[in-house]
Amino acid sequence: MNLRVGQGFDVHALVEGRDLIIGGVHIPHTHGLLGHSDADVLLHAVTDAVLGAAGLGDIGRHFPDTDPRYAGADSRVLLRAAMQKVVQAGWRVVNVDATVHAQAPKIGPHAPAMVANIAADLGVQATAVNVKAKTNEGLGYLGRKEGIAATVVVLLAAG
Ligand SMILES: Nc1ccn([C@@H]2O[C@H](COP(=O)(O)O)[C@@H](O)[C@H]2O)c(=O)n1
Ligand SMILES: C[C@@]1(CO)OP(=O)(O)OP(=O)(O)OC[C@H]1O
Repeated sequence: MNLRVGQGFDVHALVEGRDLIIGGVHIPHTHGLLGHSDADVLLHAVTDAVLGAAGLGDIGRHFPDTDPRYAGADSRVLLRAAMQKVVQAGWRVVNVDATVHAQAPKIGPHAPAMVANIAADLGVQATAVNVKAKTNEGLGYLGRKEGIAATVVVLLAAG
């Protein structure tokens, strides 16, 4: 079988006055993520992972943060557009495994909704997607709650 692995990483700053949207889920919180788009750190990492596995570059190449069309963009729309390019290139998703690196808030209760969103946008069953979370044990910029990061691996198969 023709297989390709991809990995994605993203980080956004936590600031007051922004909504917190992770994996397409609006999470009630004191702070939200800062970005040109809706700053959905998890979906950006998933987008980079699928684009990377297909050899199609990265999210910034396809959706530049200098383009006003993407100001405030729904990252689910960007992920679906990226996935269309991946499918056109002849690939389908086998599975996705993701980690959200957040000191707070708790991600676990929202993980099933994130899984459902990502699976729908990638065109796979929910069983093909896994979302985990870790604190940063209070260490560094993540531990100080200055930002939230996400890391993702994806496996693609031909056709
Ligand atoms: N933002 C987070 C962080 C962690 N979790 C859950 O807690 C478990 C323990 O995390 P540690 O960083 O202390 O190892 C982790 O396995 C997650 O289940 C979470 O839901 N949200
Ligand atoms: C999504 C895009 C485009 O609006 O902007 P941001 O929300 O700033 O996100 P980032 O992960 O920094 O880079 C990708 C950008 O091109």
